[in-house]
Amino acid sequence: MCQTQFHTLLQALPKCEHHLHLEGALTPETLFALAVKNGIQLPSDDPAFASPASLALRYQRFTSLDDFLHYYYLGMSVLLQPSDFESLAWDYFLHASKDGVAHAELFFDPQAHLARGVPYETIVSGFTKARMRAEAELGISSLLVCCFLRHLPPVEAVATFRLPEVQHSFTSGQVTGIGLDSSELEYPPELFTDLYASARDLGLKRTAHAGEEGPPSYVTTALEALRIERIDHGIRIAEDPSLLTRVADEGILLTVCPISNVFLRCVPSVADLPIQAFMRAGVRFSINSDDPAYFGNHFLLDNYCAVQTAFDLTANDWSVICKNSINGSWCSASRKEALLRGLKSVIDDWTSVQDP
Ligand SMILES: Nc1ncnc2[nH]cnc12
Ligand SMILES: [Zn+2]
Repeated sequence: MCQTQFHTLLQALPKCEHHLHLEGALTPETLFALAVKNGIQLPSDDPAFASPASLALRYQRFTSLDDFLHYYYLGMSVLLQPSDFESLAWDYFLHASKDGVAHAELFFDPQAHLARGVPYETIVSGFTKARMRAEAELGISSLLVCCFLRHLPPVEAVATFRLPEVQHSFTSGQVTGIGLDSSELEYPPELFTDLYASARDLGLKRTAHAGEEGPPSYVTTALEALRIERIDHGIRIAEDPSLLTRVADEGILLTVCPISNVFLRCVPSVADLPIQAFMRAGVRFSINSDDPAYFGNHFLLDNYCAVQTAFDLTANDWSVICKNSINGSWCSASRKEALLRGLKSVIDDWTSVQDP
């Protein structure tokens, strides 16, 4: 997918993933297997659900974010038991390990599971088991980020946030921060001002999807009304030079998802993403896979390779991208230092081989 030499470098870089929906790592094969195991009836009126292969084919022709979300919410209906959530996350970690991911900050959508009667503890205990195993066996550190669904009433987000078991997951440190996702255009960030004020009061990290399909003004209101620390996607800020400067000056990290943006028709190709405009303006960004099982099974390394192929970056560019990605992570200072040391050693080794 990218030049051989760079593939070796990109594989070796200690990568941080900040924008991965665990439910978006559910492959059609696992979806069908869990449907059988849990006795879940898949839609019989949609020919896409005839087989894992036909579902994978349907995923190749999403027409928009909302078209994808229709399948995403249907897909997650097969997740019921703690072991389902655990194996979903473990599958992700195996891909991540193969791709050289060192640290992952993982989204999940509790409201979509609570609505089906799945207890919050079922979700978090399953994910936590996989996270502990990934740390012990694969050396991957990770955090959980609880996302709220913007297509549901904001009062429901606040009510979910206030549930004792959700509060406990925050105060115990099992869950580090909150996010905002789902259908964007009709649901501007400021609808969730109260939710984000409560999260800030609790000392939680805060991010929100904005500027994926929605206009640059949604990024402005996410910054001002929600007082978020990161922006998920944010690609549309390139349409507003003053916002580009503001995001750069405030050191806000964008979690960019190149292959997702192509699959969901936000841009015609990866080459149409404003990566160079971001680099010129000093906007910090990380590269992420979003919902890899829905986007051609392209996990993190494929996204790095797609950016390399489209923009022909240098080793120095990658060093800057990875440094920003590490510094924009929500892990401990000591973990960041270890990741930065790892990055320096990969870049030094690579440079000495290229330029002995
Ligand atoms: N790309 C995306 N945008 C908004 N909500 C999502 N939920 C899962 N993936 C998403
Ligand atoms: Zn996302």
